[in-house]
Amino acid sequence: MSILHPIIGITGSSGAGTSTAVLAFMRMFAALGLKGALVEGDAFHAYDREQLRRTLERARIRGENFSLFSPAANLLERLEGLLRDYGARGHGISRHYLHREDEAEAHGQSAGTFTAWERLPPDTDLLLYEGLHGGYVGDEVNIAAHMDLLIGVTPVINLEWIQKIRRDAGERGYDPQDVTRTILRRMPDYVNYIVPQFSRTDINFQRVPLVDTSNPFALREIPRSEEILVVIHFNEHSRVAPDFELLQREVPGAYSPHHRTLVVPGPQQERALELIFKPVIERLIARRNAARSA
Ligand SMILES: Nc1ncnc2c1ncn2[C@@H]1O[C@H](COP(=O)(O)OP(=O)(O)OP(=O)(O)O)[C@@H](O)[C@H]1O
Ligand SMILES: O=C(CO)[C@H](O)[C@H](O)COP(=O)(O)O
Repeated sequence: MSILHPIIGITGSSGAGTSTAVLAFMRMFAALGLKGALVEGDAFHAYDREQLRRTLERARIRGENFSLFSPAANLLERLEGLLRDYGARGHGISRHYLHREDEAEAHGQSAGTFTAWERLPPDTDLLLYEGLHGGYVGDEVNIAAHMDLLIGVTPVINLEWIQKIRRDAGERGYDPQDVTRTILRRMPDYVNYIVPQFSRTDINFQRVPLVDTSNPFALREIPRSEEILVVIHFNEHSRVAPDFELLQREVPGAYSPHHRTLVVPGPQQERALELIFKPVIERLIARRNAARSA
């Protein structure tokens, strides 16, 4: 945690929608005149796509379970070092993982490889982390401890799988059967390492479809936002104190079925995000400004 250089984390599984949530945060930063440094969790995978393929094959032969959800498959100490550096001095070193052919081509590289490590842009107001391990806590590493605000993006799992299969097949060149096998292989690590993070977040966003998704492996279309409700839950230790009255007044169709939970219709998700997070971001920046001028 850092008063001078605040850090916001968005954590969620593969295909959950963390990259999509980043876009909403970037729009909020722009509206508030703030410059954010984006750090992608995928940059801290320990293996590129080819190395991972070979590592998975070795694990299969040995009868071991292995996946990118595991802390062992990621450079989490290096990620923690970056968060520590940013919190102390407002800079740090990261890179990008090039998932798609078009983004890889733009770098003159192959898809499934990393760019070189490089410094984050200078003079940013805050850091936004997006990835698999924003709320991870282990014996050696504590990523969650560096977050001034931690958000979980966790659609109900059928929807998450539909999103992942569609995205991986549509944008990353995978066969849907292979994506299904990846989902199955990752399941123990999903339960052990991804799910516990949602108890450490300040707020979780859980999109719930209102249409039939009972066989996500046969469905290829993501339900439309009109066919979705968003369950926004403030964990007991949340650093964000929600004003449920204001939210219900300002967000059409919002209601509160539980004293820590707000439900909003899918099309109102961004409106709810703005009402909840803009004041939080403003407070982080006001606190930073006060510390700077003290
Ligand atoms: N709120 C949303 N409404 C509609 N579609 C969404 C939403 N969030 C995510 N999706 C869709 O789900 C797919 C996966 O989303 P996204 O790329 O944001 O996931 P991710 O969590 O960043 O995954 P990864 O970490 O594997 O890159 C995308 O096709 C995206 O368009
Ligand atoms: O877990 C993931 C994202 O968080 C991806 O599956 C991981 O980054 C590997 O990507 P690709 O399949 O494009 O090589």
